[in-house]
Amino acid sequence: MAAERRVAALSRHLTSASDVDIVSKINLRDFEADEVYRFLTRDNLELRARMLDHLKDDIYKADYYLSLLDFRELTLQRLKHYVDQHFFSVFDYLQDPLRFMAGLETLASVDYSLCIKAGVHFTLCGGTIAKLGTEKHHTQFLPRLDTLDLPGCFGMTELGHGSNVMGIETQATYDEQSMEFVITTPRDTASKFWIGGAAQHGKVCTVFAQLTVRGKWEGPHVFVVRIRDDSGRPTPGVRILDNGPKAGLNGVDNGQLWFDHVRVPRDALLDRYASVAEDGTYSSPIPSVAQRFGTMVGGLTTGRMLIGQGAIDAAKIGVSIALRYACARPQFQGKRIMEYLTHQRRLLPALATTYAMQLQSLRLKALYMRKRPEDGKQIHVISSGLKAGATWHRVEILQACRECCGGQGFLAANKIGPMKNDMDVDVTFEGDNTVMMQQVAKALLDTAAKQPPKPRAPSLQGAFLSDPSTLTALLRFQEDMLTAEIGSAMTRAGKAAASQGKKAAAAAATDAYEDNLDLAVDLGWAFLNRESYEGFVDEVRKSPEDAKPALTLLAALYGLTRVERNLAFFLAAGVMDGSHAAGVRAAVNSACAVLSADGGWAALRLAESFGIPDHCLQAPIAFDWRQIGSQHLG
Ligand SMILES: Cc1cc2nc3c(=O)[nH]c(=O)nc-3n(C[C@H](O)[C@H](O)[C@H](O)COP(=O)(O)OP(=O)(O)OC[C@H]3O[C@@H](n4cnc5c(N)ncnc54)[C@H](O)[C@@H]3O)c2cc1C
Repeated sequence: MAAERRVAALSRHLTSASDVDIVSKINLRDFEADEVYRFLTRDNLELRARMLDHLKDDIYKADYYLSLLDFRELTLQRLKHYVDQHFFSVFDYLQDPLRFMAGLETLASVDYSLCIKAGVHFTLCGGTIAKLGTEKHHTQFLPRLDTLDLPGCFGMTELGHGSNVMGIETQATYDEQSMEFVITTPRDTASKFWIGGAAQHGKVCTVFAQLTVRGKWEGPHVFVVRIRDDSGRPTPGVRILDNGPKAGLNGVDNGQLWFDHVRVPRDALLDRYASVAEDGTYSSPIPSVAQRFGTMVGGLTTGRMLIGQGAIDAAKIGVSIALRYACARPQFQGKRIMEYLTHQRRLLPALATTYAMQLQSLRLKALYMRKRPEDGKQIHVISSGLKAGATWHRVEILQACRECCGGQGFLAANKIGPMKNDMDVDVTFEGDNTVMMQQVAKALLDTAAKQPPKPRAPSLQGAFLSDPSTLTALLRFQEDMLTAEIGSAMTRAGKAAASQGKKAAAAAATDAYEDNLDLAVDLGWAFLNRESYEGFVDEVRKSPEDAKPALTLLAALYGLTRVERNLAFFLAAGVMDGSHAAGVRAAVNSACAVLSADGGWAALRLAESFGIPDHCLQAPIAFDWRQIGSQHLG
C-alpha cells in the first residue's frame, strides 16, 4: 500500500531512536460523523439545525451576476427574511450569548456579506447598546433593532484613526443650557470611515467621540445618534458618503459620516460606565481615562469571537469542498489527486488546524460563559490571539483549497474563490491582526514582569516527536523564550534609563518593546500554538471513543506542523538538530499518509463531521465534478 511504502521509506531516512515514527502505528477505527459533530458543536443543536434548514430558502442561493446595488439590496432582503424567523434576539447578547452567537455564526455558511451586515447591526450596534447602555437605552432602541425597524451602524473608525481608537477626533461637548451633547467632526480625518450600513440602510449609529464636560476632557465615550430619519433621509447636520465598491464583501454598504454640530439628548450617552448629570457633573466608577476606555471596548469581545468563528467555519467549508474534489478527481494514470503527497500536505494540516481552532473557540466560549471577573484578562488574551490566528489560518487554508481545486477553485460557483475575497478583510476589522497579536504579547509580558518565565529546553534524547508531552514542551519553550527575550530587553532598557526618573524608564522600556515588535507578533503566535495544541490534546481525551484514534492523529499532525513551521527557531535555539527536523517531516508525512489512505475515508469523515449541509456547501465540485456544466449554469 502507498501509505505503508511511504512510511517505510521515511523511516529509513531517520537517524536516531527518538525519530521512531509512532504516528503511523495509530489504527484508525470507523466512527460516526454525527457523534463528532456533537463533539464539535456543543450548544443550540436543535436551533442550529432549524436555522440551517431555513437557509435552504431560495433567497439565500448564491447569485454571482448581481450589480453592486442589487447585491446590497438582496443582502438587506435576506437579513429581513432571516430576522422575521425570530431565531434569536438582540436581547440574547446579554441573556443568552451562545444563542446569540449561534444565530449569527450560521449565516456565514451561506454568505459572508449577510453575516457581516447582521453582525454590524446586532453585535456591534445592538451589543454596544446592550452592554454599554442602561435600561432606558435598552427599552428605547433594542426592540426596534430586533425587528430591523431601526437598522444599526457602529461608528468607531475614522479616516485618520483605525487601530488607534483612543486617538479619535470626533468631539462630543455637553451643553448645560440645553442639556444636550453636541457631536462634531472637526476635520476630515475625524470623519467616521468604513461604517457598515451607513451608505444606504443605517438609521442609528453608536458613535465613539471624545467627551468634554465643563471644559474638561473625559476621553472617548459612546453615543446613540440617529443618522437617518424613519423615512431614510439623513438627519440634520449628518453628511453621508458611500465608500463605493470594495475588493469583496460588496453586499455591505460601508460609508463615511460627518457630524456638523449634531445635537443629541443627554440620554444619548451610553452610561453604564460613566454619566453626565443635568448640571454637567461627570461621574464614573473608573477614574482613569485609559482604564475606562479599556473597560468599555473590552466588553465588546463577542464581535471578535464571531469573526474568529466565521473564519473557522469558512475553513471547514473550504477544506470539505477541496477534500471531496481531491478524493474524486483523477489525474495521470487514473490516480486521485488526493494520493499526491503535495495535496495531502496542503489539505490535511489545514483539516487539523481547522479542528484545533474550532476546539479552541469552544474552550473560549466555555470560559466566557463562566462569567467570572477573574477570567477577564484570559478571555481578552485568548480572544485576541484566536481572532488573529484563526483569520490568518483561514487566509492560508482557503488559498490552499483554491489551488488544490485547480481551475475549478477559481470558478465562483465552487464557492472558495468568492469566500476568499469576501473574507479577506477579517484579518483587519474587529482588531487588525498584527495589533491583536501584540495584545496577547503585552499581556504575557505584563505577567512576566511580575513573574519572569524560566524557559526549559526540552531534551529530545529518546523522545517521540509526535508525543503530546514532547510537542507541548517544545511549544511552551518557544513561548517562554520569546517572553524572556522581549521582557529582558525591556527590563535592561528600563534599568539603563532609571536614573532619569520613572517616566524615562517606562519610555525606554516601551522603545525596547517597539524594537522587538517582530518578536512580539511571534510571541502571540507561540502562545496560540501552545494553547490550542494543549487544548486539542485535552479535548481528544473527552472525545467519542471510536473517533479517538483519528482525532489523536489529527492533534499530532497539528502539533507537528506548528513545530515544523518554527523549525528555524528550534534549530537556532539548539533544542533540535537536522535529524530531529527530518523526524518532524517524516512524522507529518506519515500522518498525512494514514489520514488519506483507502480513498481518504478518514479525512472525508472528519470533514463530514463539520456537519455542513449540502445546500451550504453549494459548490458543484463537492458533489459530482463531471456534472459541472449542467449544474452551475442551471
Ligand atoms: C470592509 C470593512 C468594514 C468595516 N466596518 C467597520 C464598521 O462598521 N465600523 C467601524 O468603526 N469600523 C469598521 N471598519 C474599520 C476597521 O475596524 C479598521 O479598518 C481597522 O481597525 C484597521 O484600521 P485602519 O484601516 O485605519 O488601519 P491602520 O490601523 O492604519 O493599520 C494599517 C496597517 O498598519 C499596521 N499597524 C497599525 N498600528 C500598528 C502598531 N501599533 N504596530 C504595528 N503595526 C501597526 C496594521 O497592522 C496595518 O497593517 C471596517 C473596515 C473594513 C475594511
